[in-house]
Amino acid sequence: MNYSIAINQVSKSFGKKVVLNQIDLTIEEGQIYGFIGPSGAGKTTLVKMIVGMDTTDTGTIHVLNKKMPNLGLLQAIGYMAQSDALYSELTGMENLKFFASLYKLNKTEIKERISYAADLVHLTNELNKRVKAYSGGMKRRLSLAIALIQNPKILILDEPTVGIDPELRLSIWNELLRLKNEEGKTIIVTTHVMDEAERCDFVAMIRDGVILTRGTPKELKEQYQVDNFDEVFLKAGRNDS
Ligand SMILES: Nc1ncnc2c1ncn2[C@@H]1O[C@H](COP(=O)(O)OP(=O)(O)OP(=O)(O)O)[C@@H](O)[C@H]1O
Repeated sequence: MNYSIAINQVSKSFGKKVVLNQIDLTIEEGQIYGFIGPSGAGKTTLVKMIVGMDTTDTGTIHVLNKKMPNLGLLQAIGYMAQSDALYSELTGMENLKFFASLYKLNKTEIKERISYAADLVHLTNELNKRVKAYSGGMKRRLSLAIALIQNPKILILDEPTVGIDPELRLSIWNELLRLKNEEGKTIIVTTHVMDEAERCDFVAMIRDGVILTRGTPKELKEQYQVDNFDEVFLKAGRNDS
């Protein structure tokens, strides 16, 4: 079977600390996959290796059947990091234009993509301001717009909705669902927000560098005999202690 993302026996340590321990995970095209787990569990480390920003110690990661890291996949993967990587002296528009220029897009596409992405995150009227004058939430929104700029097949979003108000959070999620349903995008989201985890097709609960459990939100609620996801999270943590 062809997977969008195939993670095979991946381990990673920093110094003596084992941060990920023999992770196996496959993600099919057109799925939204949520990574949840406590702070320090290893989610960001895993995500960075999927994007190709970091390398595994052992094991392999394939994205679109190509072994990572692979520079040829830059256009195919949109990544929103946990900390914003923006040019603060430039305006929002200049940031979007700069990142769009890194990809194979013609002038018309650049214009259309900037307009789409800025509109999605409700920044259209703020694009002429310098980023240093943006609030934390506005910077997150600009980072999300940048992750979408090249119309990537795969979106990897590390806590995309932190600092974003509930109304915009809902519209961003509606758009993620539309991107999945209508455009077949594959999306990975790390989150601490349990109602976001419920919107994913599959969820992997990561703790201490291992996947404690995985499945659809419904399966996990049944497995732990609870009716909301906060309780899944708490019980999964407890059962293993
Ligand atoms: N470059 C690094 N050097 C040393 N240790 C690191 C490095 N990057 C991450 N770590 C450590 O690896 C562990 C996992 O970190 P990671 O950022 O992957 O967790 P996380 O699950 O994403 O947490 P959070 O939910 O807080 O973002 C932590 O103990 C962290 O301190």
